[in-house]
Amino acid sequence: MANIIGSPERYVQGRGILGELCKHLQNIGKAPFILVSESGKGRVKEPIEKSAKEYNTKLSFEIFQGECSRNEIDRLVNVYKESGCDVVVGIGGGKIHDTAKALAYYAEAPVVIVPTIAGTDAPCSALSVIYTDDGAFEDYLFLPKNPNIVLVDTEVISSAPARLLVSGMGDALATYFEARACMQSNSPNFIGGYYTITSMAIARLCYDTLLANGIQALVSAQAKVCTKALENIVEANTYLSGIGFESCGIAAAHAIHNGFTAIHETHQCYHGEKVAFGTLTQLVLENASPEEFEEVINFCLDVGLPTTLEDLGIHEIKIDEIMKVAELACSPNDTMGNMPLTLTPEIVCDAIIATDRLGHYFKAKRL
Ligand SMILES: NC(=O)c1ccc[n+]([C@@H]2O[C@H](COP(=O)([O-])OP(=O)(O)OC[C@H]3O[C@@H](n4cnc5c(N)ncnc54)[C@H](O)[C@@H]3O)[C@@H](O)[C@H]2O)c1
Ligand SMILES: [Zn+2]
Repeated sequence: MANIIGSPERYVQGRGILGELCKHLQNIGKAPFILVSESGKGRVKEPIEKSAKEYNTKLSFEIFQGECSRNEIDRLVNVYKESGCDVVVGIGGGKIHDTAKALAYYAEAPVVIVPTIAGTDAPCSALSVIYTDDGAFEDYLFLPKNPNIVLVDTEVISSAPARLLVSGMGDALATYFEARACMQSNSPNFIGGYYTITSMAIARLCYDTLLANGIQALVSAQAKVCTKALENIVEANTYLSGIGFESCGIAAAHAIHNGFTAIHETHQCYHGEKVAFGTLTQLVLENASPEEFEEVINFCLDVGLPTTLEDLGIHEIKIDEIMKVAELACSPNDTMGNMPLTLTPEIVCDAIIATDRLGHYFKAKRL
């Protein structure tokens, strides 16, 4: 199997860059089909309309119905085909990114992704996560190509809720550790190959950027101001984590996240929040050095990522429920098998409980 790195054709990031959307569209389409939520439309309409005027571009807005489901994708393919548009533009959070990528694939159109939060590493990947209309995970849709352009306006993101930026940091926190596990176990990445030294360096840079800029980015987001630290975290959450996970692969942290989705109490948590706890559990499974574990858990505590089961909404720990999480995490179609260790649900269950205790221990040390 070859070493393969995937990436969007172009990644554009900057303050106020939304006002240049139509300039960046010039080479790929003249009539954008803009998929956006009702509230998102209110946030982005003005700069986009200004840019459309400047570049003589006809805009068509379509309101996203809320879930990246087969029904929603089919509905959008029909609307797109009737619209006379020639490029899909998805503006919003991870669910809109995934829907826009799937729509573009079925409609055989180019696609531009415009995140308005840096809450996941979904924008850059050649992957859509498909759900039922009710929001239950259905399957992964692997796409033949990454988006043509990912365009990120850091001013828009700095005025979004800080918790979503922190959640993005949780998703990005897993990237290096899961990449390292895949490298050690010789597991394939998402694009049918193995890591390259570039993708591994990107994964490491992702982690180093979180440590260097995470706290400053959090306070910037709380103050709704755009600083260099916040811009670096936006790039880490969106680009470094996106290339890192897709081109290196994922392992225990995301498998444990997927297990937690079966526990109703955790539904109040965002994707990256659960992934952060999964990362700590992965380190427990690996028996990582005390220095490394402390560095990661202190980062979580500094920025407010979950370190205990209580933080995930589980107030009463029931061993049979944690065992259910562990069993799901170890299912053959998930990525626990990418760990360089032989793991059983019993071992994973114990590691989750141990992570929770360590979370309490490190929290108590701060009092
Ligand atoms: N395809 C991939 O590679 C990949 C990777 C990671 C996650 N995912 C998927 O991403 C999805 C989760 O994404 P998410 O956490 O972004 O959820 P989401 O798309 O539901 O967005 C979260 C919330 O943020 C709101 N929002 C967006 N921009 C905002 C702004 N500027 N200000 C205020 N609110 C704003 C949205 O309206 C929504 O309520 C899941 O479906 C997950 O499976 C996909
Ligand atoms: Zn993730």
